[in-house]
Amino acid sequence: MPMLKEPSQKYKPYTPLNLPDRQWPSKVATKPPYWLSTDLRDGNQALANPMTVAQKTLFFHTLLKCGFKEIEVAYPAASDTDFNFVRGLIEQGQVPDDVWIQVLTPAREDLIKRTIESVAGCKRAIIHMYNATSCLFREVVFRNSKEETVALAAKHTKIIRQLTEECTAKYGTIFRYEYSPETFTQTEPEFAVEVCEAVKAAWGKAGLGDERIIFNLPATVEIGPPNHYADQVEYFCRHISEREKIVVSLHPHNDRGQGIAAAELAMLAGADRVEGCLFGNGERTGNVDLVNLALNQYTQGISPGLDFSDIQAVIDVVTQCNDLPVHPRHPYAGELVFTAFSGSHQDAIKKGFEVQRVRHAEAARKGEPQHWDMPYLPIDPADLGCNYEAVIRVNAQSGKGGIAYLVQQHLGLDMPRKMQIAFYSVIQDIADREAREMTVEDITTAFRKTYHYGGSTYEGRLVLKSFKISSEPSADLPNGDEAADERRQFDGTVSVDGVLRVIRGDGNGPLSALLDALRTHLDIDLSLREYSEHAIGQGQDTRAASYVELVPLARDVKEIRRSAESWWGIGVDADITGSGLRAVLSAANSAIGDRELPELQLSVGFSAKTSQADIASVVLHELQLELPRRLQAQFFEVVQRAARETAGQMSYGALIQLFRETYRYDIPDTEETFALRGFKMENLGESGRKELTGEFVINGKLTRVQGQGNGLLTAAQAALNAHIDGKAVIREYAEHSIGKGSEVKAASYIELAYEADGGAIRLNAWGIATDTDITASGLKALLRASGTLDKMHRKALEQK
Ligand SMILES: CC(=O)SCCNC(=O)CCNC(=O)[C@H](O)C(C)(C)COP(=O)(O)OP(=O)(O)OC[C@H]1O[C@@H](n2cnc3c(N)ncnc32)[C@H](O)[C@@H]1OP(=O)(O)O
Ligand SMILES: CC(C)C(=O)C(=O)O
Repeated sequence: MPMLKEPSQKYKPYTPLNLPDRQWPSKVATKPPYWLSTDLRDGNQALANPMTVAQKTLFFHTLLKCGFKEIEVAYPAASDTDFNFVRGLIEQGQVPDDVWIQVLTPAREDLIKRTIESVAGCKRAIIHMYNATSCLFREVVFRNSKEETVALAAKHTKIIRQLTEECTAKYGTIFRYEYSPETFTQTEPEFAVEVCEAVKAAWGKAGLGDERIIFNLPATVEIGPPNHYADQVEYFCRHISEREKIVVSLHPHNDRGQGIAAAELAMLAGADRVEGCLFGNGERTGNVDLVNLALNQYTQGISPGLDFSDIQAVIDVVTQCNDLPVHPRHPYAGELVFTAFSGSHQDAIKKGFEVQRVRHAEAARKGEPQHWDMPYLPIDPADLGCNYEAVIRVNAQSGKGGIAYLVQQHLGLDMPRKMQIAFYSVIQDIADREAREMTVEDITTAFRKTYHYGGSTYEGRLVLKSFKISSEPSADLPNGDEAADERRQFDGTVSVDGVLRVIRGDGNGPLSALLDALRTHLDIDLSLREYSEHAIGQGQDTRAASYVELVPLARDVKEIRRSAESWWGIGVDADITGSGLRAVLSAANSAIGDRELPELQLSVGFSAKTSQADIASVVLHELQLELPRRLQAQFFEVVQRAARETAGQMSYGALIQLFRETYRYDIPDTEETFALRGFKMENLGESGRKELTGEFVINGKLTRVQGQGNGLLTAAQAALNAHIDGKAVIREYAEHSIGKGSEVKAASYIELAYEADGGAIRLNAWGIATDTDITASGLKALLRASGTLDKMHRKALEQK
């Protein structure tokens, strides 16, 4: 059947009350009402499968946790389940002393008796009686006149008075009385007042405080707009006598979807109390939603006296007991209500959080309140135990702001604006292609893949293993040139397609030095266009995050600016230089794509073009040794001398052999004239100084040694100096680990400067050693360097 063209032929408009001097429109809410939850009665009676005792008990305790002090627990005369549930609560002492349990009964003597029996022995109880008072109900349901309707209510009120007094005498239960003129909103306003006056007179003992009688004015069916309900409530409040002895209560239903508005306006109109259900369960379209009402007040700065700080726990219990879901868009509680999918909302929320953070810090500093003022978010999700994760969700409707917000929340990275735009298009492509929502996981994974960020799974073809930045004046610049001081050298070990390579470069700063190294060794030609950084975390755990934008190698700033092509990179490190270098490699990885890179030529001989870094790369590749820069230089000279003798030809095998022999690397201790046999180290008091005692082979003889120093190596050095002719000092020391896990060992490099014969003999030598113990590897390197010096000294003496 189609909808009517003329609905007026079927539906009569509601006739509003004429209340021209209404006061409520200019009132403002300043305090919460008394709350009564009728979930266990009105909510329960509306369920296809009413709750079991176990479910009701769980629900009851959830209501207590939320802070309800008045709870309508049942219609006890309706069923044994309801009656026994109430008895159980009382007999098992589950009702706290400050909580009123309320029970509903119709105006029927047998059912009233059973109802009062159900609460006998309880500390505090409210007996709630109702009969419908509207014309329709009088005529159709009760077939009663107005007088008979009044008489029914008054008569049964008297019965309740008598039975409750008997019960108090016997069990000490404190009673209050609530009367509902059911269908109040459809009842003639003056008649509703008349019935309630009769009930008040029949009760005969309405007083102040807890002795007030409760008149509950239900919108049993919501048939009019909320302002009309407010008018009716204001009319009632103004016409009922002894207003101070009355609690005016509301019981809105939601048939027109205006239950919340009706309750809020009727509270302005003078009501003191609201009955409703959590998340709006109840007959037909439900009772007014108490969570919604309470949180509306909360967001106006009024403490509602109810606690929903773990709203999900409440939702879980309510949905489980009612077997009804909470709609995803339900105010405050739906799973989507703190979620923004659209780009402009996300952008505004992200900006809102940023600005608010600053504003709150300033307010905290001044000791002022930190007000919540956020675009699109009327309440702080955290106040309801929700985190911000759900706030921004990403699909094809989303923008850069939301995506950047999620990256910031989940990876702690605050991308610069232009990088946000670049990453946005990455996500847009995926979201469009896959036509689905992008989860946080999707976004963070895409971020890691795009920028080769976050551990070995996402590593690119170029990975920084170790580096040293030095600021020795560049050889290319004349001494005294100021620019010489500003130049930086990058020396690093980089894994290139899984092969470790030593690369070196020179620039105005560490990043340009690395770019130079990439250009020199790997033919990767890039220039830096943008750089920014920020700290992540606080205190000892602070790390640095750096962001770079690289463009194809450009001649000047203009060309850099104009470049249409660019690649972004991100690096995080404990050290700001490290994070910047990593960011450069991150962007360089994107720039090279799968282009072939020049390989380290392991089979080609030494040539004039071979550089220190190439030699160091071979040593690194073959022996996993990351030679310090000065040692690279020294060995390079050794190689050059040797290559001269072989007309520039030297195989890589010969190169490694030369290295082993030069530094006596990997040669067993037994063949050594200087070697470590054992050692012990002690701290000397609180000074931090160390004492080393040990057994060293010195000049081929096992010797007991002892020495002190600021560190272990200086103590060992002192111990050794006592047994050799001249004096050696440690000029440079470096160490690194080789391998991983249980296979890991330490590599140590020591350069000793030696002086003998009153300065007539001055020598330098490196010692290299590895050991599973870092201290032992340091001592062995020291003794190796000493052994080399000893030989050099003898040779020098022979030459004299
Ligand atoms: C708006 C509300 O939500 S009010 C609460 C509604 N909740 C419930 O009804 C749930 C519990 N109810 C029940 O279990 C049952 O209805 C009972 C036990 C109360 C009564 O059951 P029954 O005696 O079988 O009567 P029935 O359910 O048919 O109720 C209708 C009768 O009660 C009368 N009645 C309805 N409301 C009231 C009332 N508030 N006071 C007195 N009588 C009433 C009707 O006029 C009708 O009387 P009639 O049989 O003389 O015509
Ligand atoms: C019993 C009354 C208060 C009721 O539930 C209603 O009118 O909806």
